[in-house]
Amino acid sequence: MEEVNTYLEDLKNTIEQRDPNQIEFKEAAFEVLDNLKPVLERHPEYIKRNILGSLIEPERVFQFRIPWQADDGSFKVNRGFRVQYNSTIGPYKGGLRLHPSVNLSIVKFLGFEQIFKNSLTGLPIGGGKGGSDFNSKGKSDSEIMRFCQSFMTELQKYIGPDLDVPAGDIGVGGREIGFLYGQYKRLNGSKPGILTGKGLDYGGSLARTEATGFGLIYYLNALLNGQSDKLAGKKIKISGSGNVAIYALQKATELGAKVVTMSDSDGCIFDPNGIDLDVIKQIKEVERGRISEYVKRVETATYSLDSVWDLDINYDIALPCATQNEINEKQAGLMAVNGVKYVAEGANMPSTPEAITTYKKHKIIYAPGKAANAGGVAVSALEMSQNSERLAWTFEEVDKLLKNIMESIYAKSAQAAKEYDLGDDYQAGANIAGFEKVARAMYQQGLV
Ligand SMILES: NC(=O)C1=CN([C@@H]2O[C@H](COP(=O)(O)OP(=O)(O)OC[C@H]3O[C@@H](n4cnc5c(N)ncnc54)[C@H](OP(=O)(O)O)[C@@H]3O)[C@@H](O)[C@H]2O)C=CC1
Ligand SMILES: O=C(O)CCC(=O)C(=O)O
Repeated sequence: MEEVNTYLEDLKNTIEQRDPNQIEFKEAAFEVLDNLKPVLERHPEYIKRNILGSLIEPERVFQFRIPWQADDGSFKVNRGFRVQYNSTIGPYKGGLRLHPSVNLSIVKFLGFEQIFKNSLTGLPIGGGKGGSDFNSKGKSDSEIMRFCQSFMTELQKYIGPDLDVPAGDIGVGGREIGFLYGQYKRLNGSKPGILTGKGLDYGGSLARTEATGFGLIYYLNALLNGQSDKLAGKKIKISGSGNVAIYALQKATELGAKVVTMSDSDGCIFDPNGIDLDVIKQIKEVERGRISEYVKRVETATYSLDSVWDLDINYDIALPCATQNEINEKQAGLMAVNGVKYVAEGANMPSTPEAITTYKKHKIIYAPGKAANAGGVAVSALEMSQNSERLAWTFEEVDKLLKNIMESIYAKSAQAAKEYDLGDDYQAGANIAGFEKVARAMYQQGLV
C-alpha cells in the first residue's frame, strides 16, 4: 500500500518536473494514475517493471512547421504535431485536430487517453494523436487544401498502414481527410490504409461518419439498461454541433429521447420541441454556418451567448460533445439542481476534475469519453480491416459491430468496477479495463 502511494507520487513528481506547463496532459495523466491504485496493489510486478513510467512517456513526438500560402498571396506558417504514444497492442491510431488552441499539452493528453480508449475497443490499435494550431474558420476551400497538402508533406514521413494511421478530430472532417489523402498519394502512391475517415469512393467505411455519435448513444443505452432505466422519453442537453454532436442527436432522437440544446463556440440554442436534425445538418454540414442560424428557421427556438451548461432548465442526461474542460464545478453543480442523472462524454475530457468530483458527490452517473466516445476509433479500425482485405462492408454490418463494441466497452468497465468493488464508478472501471490489457502486453514484451 505504502509502496503503491510512493510509486504514484514519484510518477506525478516526474511529470511535474518534466512538463510543468502541460496542464491538459497532467489532468489526463493524474486521473489515470489515481484510478490505477487498486490495480497496482494487486500487481506489484507492474511497479517492479515500472510499466507506468513507460506508459506516461510517449514513444515518439514529432513537431514540425507547416508553411502554406493564403488566397491573398501572403505566406503563413503553422505548427504541426504527431505524438506516437504507445504501440504495444497495435499501430498508433488517433485523430488529427485543427484548432488554434492546439499545442503539445493538448496533443499529449489526447494521445494518452487514446491508449486506454483503443484498448477498450478490443481491437489491435495503439494510441497516437496529432494536429496543428491552424484555424479553419473563414478559410476558403483552396486555403484548406494548400494547408492540408503542406501538413501531409511532412506527416507522410512518419505514418504507414502498419505504423501510424491518423484520422479526423476537431476541424478535420471528410473535406480535410480527402485533401490529406490526395497529397499522401501524390507522394507515395495509392495506400488506402494510411488514413481513416476517408470518402466512400476511395476506401472509406460506411458508418464512420456516424460512428462516434451513434456509439455514444449505444454506450448510453447499455448504461441505462444496467441501471434498469431506458432512453425513450429522456430530455437531453448536447453541447457542440460538429460531427459527434450531430450523430448523437440523430441516434438519441431515433431511440425516443428529446435533445433540447446544441452549441458552437459562439453560443447555444434551446428548442423545447427537440432540435430538428435536418435543419442542423443543413446549417452545419452543408452551409458550414453558425448555430445562431437555427433560430431564424425554427420559431420555437431561442439563442443565447451562454454556454449550454449555464442554461437553467430541468433535464435528465448531459452529453458534452464539444471540447476539453467545457464543464466546470459550478456547471456540474447546476446539473445536480436541474435533476441530471447521467453524464456521458462524446468529447475528450470535457469535464474538469472538479466537475467529476461534483458528479460523484451528487450520485450523477458518469461515463468518461475514453469509453463513451470510442465508437469513432472502433469503426476506424474496422475501416483498416476493410482496406486490408479490399472489401467494403454494408452499413448494417458496420453498425452492428459498432453497437456490439460499445456494449462490450460498457460491460468491461462495469465488470472492472465490480471486480475492484468500486460501485458505479465507470471512470475508474474504464481506466482499469483499458490499462489491464496494455499492461499485460507491455509486461509480456519485456523492457519497453
Ligand atoms: N470526430 C470523432 O470521430 C471523434 C471526436 N471526439 C471528440 O469529440 C469532440 C468534438 O469533435 P468533433 O465533433 O469531431 O469536432 P467538430 O470540429 O466536428 O465539432 C466541434 C464542435 O465543438 C465546438 N467547439 C470546438 N472547440 C470549442 C471550444 N473551444 N469552445 C466551444 N465550442 C467548441 C465547435 O464549435 P465551432 O465550430 O464554433 O468551433 C463545434 O460545434 C472533441 O473533443 C473530439 O476530440 C472523440 C472521439 C472521436
Ligand atoms: O478514428 C480515429 O482514429 C480517431 C478518433 C479520435 O480522434 C478519438 O477517438 O478521439
